[in-house]
Amino acid sequence: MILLGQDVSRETIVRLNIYAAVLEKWNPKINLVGKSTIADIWGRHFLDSAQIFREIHEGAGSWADFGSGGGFPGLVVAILAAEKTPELAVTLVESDQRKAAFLRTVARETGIAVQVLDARIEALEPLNVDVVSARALADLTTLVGFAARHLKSTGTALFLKGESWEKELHDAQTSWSFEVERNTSKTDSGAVVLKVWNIRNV
Ligand SMILES: C[S@@+](CC[C@H](N)C(=O)[O-])C[C@H]1O[C@@H](n2cnc3c(N)ncnc32)[C@H](O)[C@@H]1O
Repeated sequence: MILLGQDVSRETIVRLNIYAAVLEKWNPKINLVGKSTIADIWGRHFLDSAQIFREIHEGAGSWADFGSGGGFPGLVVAILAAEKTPELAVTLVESDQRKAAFLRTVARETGIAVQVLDARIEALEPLNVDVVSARALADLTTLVGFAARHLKSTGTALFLKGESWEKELHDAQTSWSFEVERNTSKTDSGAVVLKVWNIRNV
């Protein structure tokens, strides 16, 4: 099956179907995603998350997703990585214990090896990873600060951002110096995937 231009195996589709079923079961209790989006888990969440997996650079060995919530984008990345780049180690950081328990449950039921850290990002020792990602977590200035602390010097951050991205980018550039590439989201024409690297204090 083709998932956003990527040919994925039947096993990956089976894993995503298990993920969708567990999400639907847990969502009324712990509000992992907006109720109105649950009918379109594939478009609003799986495809939105899968688009950033294509941005991974060759040789990347470690990826940390911040504020994963229901697992977006990090757990979808981990499921794709299990098939495409099994050497990639994925860490999900989620401070809410119940959401972290959900993430571990999906990982166990799909047979995916991910590390789930139920901690606040600010409290972690530097993770020193090749890639960080986040969706709907914080303003870009804060996210670039998290990336600066947890990325290797050669690393890349991938942030899914909504319509306020231009103002957020302008604001972030007053506190940080970095390279940036903007790509229109494949699932929402008003949103972007921001690729950020070479981060330094201004
Ligand atoms: C709005 S939700 C977004 C969840 C997911 N990334 C998505 O797009 O569906 C933000 C999540 O980040 C978590 N979070 C917020 N601040 C955090 C922090 N400082 N450290 C770790 N997790 C945090 C919250 O518990 C919540 O699950």
